[in-house]
Amino acid sequence: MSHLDDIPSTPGKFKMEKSPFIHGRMRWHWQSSLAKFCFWSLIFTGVIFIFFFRSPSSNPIAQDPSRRSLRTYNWGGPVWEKRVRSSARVRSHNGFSVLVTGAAGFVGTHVSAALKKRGDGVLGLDNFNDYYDPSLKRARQALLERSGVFIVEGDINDSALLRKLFEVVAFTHVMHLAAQAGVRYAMENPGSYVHSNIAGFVNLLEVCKSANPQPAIVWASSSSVYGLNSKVPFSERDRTDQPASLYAATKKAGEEIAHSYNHIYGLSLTGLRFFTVYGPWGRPDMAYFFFTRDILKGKSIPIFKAANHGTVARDFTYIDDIVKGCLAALDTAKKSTGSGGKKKGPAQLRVYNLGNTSPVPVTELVSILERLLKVKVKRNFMKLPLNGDVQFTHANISLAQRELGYKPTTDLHAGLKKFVRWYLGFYSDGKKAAE
Ligand SMILES: O=C(O)[C@H]1O[C@H](OP(=O)(O)OP(=O)(O)OC[C@H]2O[C@@H](n3ccc(=O)[nH]c3=O)[C@H](O)[C@@H]2O)[C@H](O)[C@@H](O)[C@@H]1O
Repeated sequence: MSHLDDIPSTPGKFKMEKSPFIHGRMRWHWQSSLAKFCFWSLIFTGVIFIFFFRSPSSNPIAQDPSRRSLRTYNWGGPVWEKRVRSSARVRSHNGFSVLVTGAAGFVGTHVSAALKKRGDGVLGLDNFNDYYDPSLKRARQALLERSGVFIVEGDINDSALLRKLFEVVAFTHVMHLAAQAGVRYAMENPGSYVHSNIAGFVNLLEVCKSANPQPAIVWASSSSVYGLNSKVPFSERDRTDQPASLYAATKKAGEEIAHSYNHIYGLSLTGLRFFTVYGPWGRPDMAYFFFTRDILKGKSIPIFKAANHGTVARDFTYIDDIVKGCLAALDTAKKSTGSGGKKKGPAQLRVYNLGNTSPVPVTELVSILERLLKVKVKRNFMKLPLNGDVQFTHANISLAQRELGYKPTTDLHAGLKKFVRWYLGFYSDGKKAAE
């Protein structure tokens, strides 16, 4: 009940009127004050309403995108709890119960679907922010819903929500994929990287360390942590103390934060350094995705070239290979050793490269798309901007091969073929168009 419900609609009906102690004149004065109070309360409430809900430009959360996930979400109640429980219910012998953060994201959707398919219980969590077209996230959500995965709408910074989820379900694992992604956007909106990749991660770890039992956590780091490292291929033993972007710095910070929570609380933690993941249901902010959109629109394609005409290349890794790596990391994760916020013994702490181990120049990426889309591309070569991009990535995957049995099998041509088929199907009906 709102506090407005306590105020009678007609001041004359107010009980105090019957009091023998109130003189008529005083009563009139009191009633008129009450009427004024009601009047100004209504005006005030109206102004507040317009300020916060009707005018996007004056809403501080809408104005500051780093805080957009602080909007309130509806969660809780018996029906909601039932959906949470049912989605997280394990349906196979010795299956896991996994909380997947960022489940409406690109990698999150694929990993959730794969876990569900093999009988694990999966509960998604996502804040559905508008970093890129939220309707694509909604479409992924609909896809997961059809396979029985419920995505709770909420933010990893919401401790009350996270605690509630752990109260309802004793998750054995957390697959933490919620993050502010994208290398170049960090110069536009640095706060969103700190909010999601640092504050949000710490908040999640705080709840995990206090949970009983503590889950094992596998989470998404990034190839960008290698930054200015020039030793190739990048090995987990190489230095990662020269990030070239704030995005990379927040992912590197995540790795250090993981170390401290492992050390203090006995949380089992595995960081996966993804190398430029691509494929169907991908992210529209990534080059292969918006190149496809723009080639089809006949726009020219900006291709970055390094100084001295050096090649810019990426170790593009297909989503299905990444999913296999994620599942293998969950399968080989040892249990956390702490309970109730106290460490009981040393716990597992791992970091793996998940790449394709065959870098491809961006010029070649464009040529493959040109052939697949059958559209002549207008190329616009430009200098690699100083916005966090590195010239080259190349994963050494021998550690993941040895310990996770990770073995990528899809080359860029085969993977892009699948992506283009999906893209043309998804955006074919004329109603949806990639923005
Ligand atoms: O693997 C990683 O660590 C990172 O991979 C990608 O980052 P990036 O490799 O920069 O992927 P894209 O933004 O898709 O760029 C791919 C390549 O295209 C180039 N590019 C990008 C944009 C453009 O307009 N022109 C252009 O030539 C970039 O320099 C880069 O070499 C993701 O966006 C990050 O979230 C992720 O962490």
